[in-house]
Amino acid sequence: MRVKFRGVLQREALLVRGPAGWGEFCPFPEYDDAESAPWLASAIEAAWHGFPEPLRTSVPVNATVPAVGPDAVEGVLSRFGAVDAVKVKVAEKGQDLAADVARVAEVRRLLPEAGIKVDANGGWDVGEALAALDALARFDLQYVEQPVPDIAGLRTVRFELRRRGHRVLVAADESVRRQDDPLRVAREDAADILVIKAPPLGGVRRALDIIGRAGLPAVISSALDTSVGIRAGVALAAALPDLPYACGLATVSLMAGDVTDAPLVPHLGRIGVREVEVSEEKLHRFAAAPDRRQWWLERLDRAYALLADGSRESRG
Ligand SMILES: O=C(O)CCC(=O)C1=CC=C[C@@H](O)[C@@H]1C(=O)O
Ligand SMILES: [Mg+2]
Repeated sequence: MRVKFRGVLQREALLVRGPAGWGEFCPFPEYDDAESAPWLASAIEAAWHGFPEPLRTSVPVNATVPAVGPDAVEGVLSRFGAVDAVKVKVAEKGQDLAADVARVAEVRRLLPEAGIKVDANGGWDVGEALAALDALARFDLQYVEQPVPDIAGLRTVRFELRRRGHRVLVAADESVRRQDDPLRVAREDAADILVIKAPPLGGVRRALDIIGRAGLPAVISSALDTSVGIRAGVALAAALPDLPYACGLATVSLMAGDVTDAPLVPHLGRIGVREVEVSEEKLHRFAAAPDRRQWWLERLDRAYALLADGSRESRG
């Protein structure tokens, strides 16, 4: 990474090659095997089955601003080129509301017309979320992503924001992708928008099915993957009948390296739907140390065993 994101400066991924192309298996290192298994299903879909037919040739994307100080905002934004939507990280551990307000204010100053959303990654409680959204209201936010960690809290924040007359919508991210039941948020009326990442939901087709059943607008976002994984997110966004918001798929711009000579980065706020050519030279240059490679291969084996058990069970 060029700057810290999710508290990390280094991202690891395992790439697999199959008859349909490359797939990416990149659950975050702290995820256990059960949580990692759908990420492998997503990699297998990409590499063995390919993607459903796209309904558009490119998808709109937002710039993503990590929890940096206001002085660093312009530099971060410059890596995304011209965009008309920005997602700003807020509620970072060890920072206060004043830091969030200063960061969002700087984005608004630089891009007076942009659609701005904030992502708290569940870092607030209900009272903190409402206080923060009162303070951020003057920046005319589109939506707040995962203001609080739990579904009941999301619902309370959503209803209270409306009662206070705020226009900002509530989006659920972790409450969809880290829940046993990704449809609970929709059933409980706890969000206006779903933020959807293909890998934790088991791939593009499964994500399309969940979005269809949820009946809420979806924003497709990255898992901080290389261009190979981003390709799956682009395929998902391109296959959705409705795509009302810019997607969080421009995160390769936050990275110092990639596995292709032609990264899936935005041009004029959009990423084109196209295949990703993996560079052997880059694979070699960014190859993990032997002990990390072994750790990932063992993780792959365990995730695969869980998927195989699951499909044996569902066949009865
Ligand atoms: O949505 C975006 O603009 C970029 C992607 C992004 O923010 C994330 C990617 C991967 C892990 C997450 O912590 C984070 C998110 O919470 O949405
Ligand atoms: Mg999020």
